[in-house]
Amino acid sequence: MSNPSKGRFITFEGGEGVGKSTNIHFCATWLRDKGIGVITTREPGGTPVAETIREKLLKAHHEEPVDPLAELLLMFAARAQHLNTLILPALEAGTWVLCDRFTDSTIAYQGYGRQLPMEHIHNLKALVQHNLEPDRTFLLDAPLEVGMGRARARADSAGEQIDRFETEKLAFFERVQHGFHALAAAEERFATIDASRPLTDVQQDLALELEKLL
Ligand SMILES: Nc1ncnc2c1ncn2[C@@H]1O[C@H](COP(=O)(O)OP(=O)(O)OP(=O)(O)O)[C@@H](O)[C@H]1O
Ligand SMILES: Cc1cn([C@H]2C[C@H](O)[C@@H](COP(=O)(O)O)O2)c(=O)[nH]c1=O
Repeated sequence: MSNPSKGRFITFEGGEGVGKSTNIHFCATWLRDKGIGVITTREPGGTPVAETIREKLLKAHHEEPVDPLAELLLMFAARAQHLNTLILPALEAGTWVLCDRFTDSTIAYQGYGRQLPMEHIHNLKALVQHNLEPDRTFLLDAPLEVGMGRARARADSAGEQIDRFETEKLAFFERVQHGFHALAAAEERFATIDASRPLTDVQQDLALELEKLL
């Protein structure tokens, strides 16, 4: 299951509130203006069934803590559904897929953050993805306090509650961020973008990166 087609698979990664959703919309518009067929999607989620798994994963369960292994398995259950019913058919049809988080988030959050064995994650990754990898991954990188501050301000202005992951302690997010940095250093498909700058600067860099993929 390597990326079989003309459609490009681009993922957006990073911690909470760094600007993934905002910049996926920017990139989709930029590509559509060039006449390219694009869908935007997210993980966990992206299809009706996978979105029901997302709801369970993000909701705070005060009555019963979520077991970390169950969390990992649910991430990959949602991913199998998403990949097989939305991502792969779109790529096979030549559509570009822009995805808000993918397996790098599992490595960062469940591997580095929760400290689950990497071997489990790599086995599940092989089972679900075979050898499919994103063509390009944009790591939007900002100091934790910048991302968290933006996420909190967004939740306040929308009158939303923070989700179960956002209630984790600082040490958890430090491990997650370290995980993203380690992945970006190890894999050539990553482009790291300094997301602490004004949006216009971030988007100028993204446009330059997209240009290289045309
Ligand atoms: N470079 C930037 N400068 C200032 N504000 C920004 C920047 N990028 C995004 N924002 C704002 O920060 C908030 C969080 O952005 P966004 O929702 O895109 O982040 P996200 O990474 O998708 O967040 P999450 O992981 O929590 O879903 C939004 O209110 C957005 O408008
Ligand atoms: C794909 C994926 C996601 N997560 C976590 C990371 C975030 O806290 C939430 C998703 O919400 P957001 O709106 O994208 O911030 O889920 C994870 O722990 N593992 C994963 O594989």
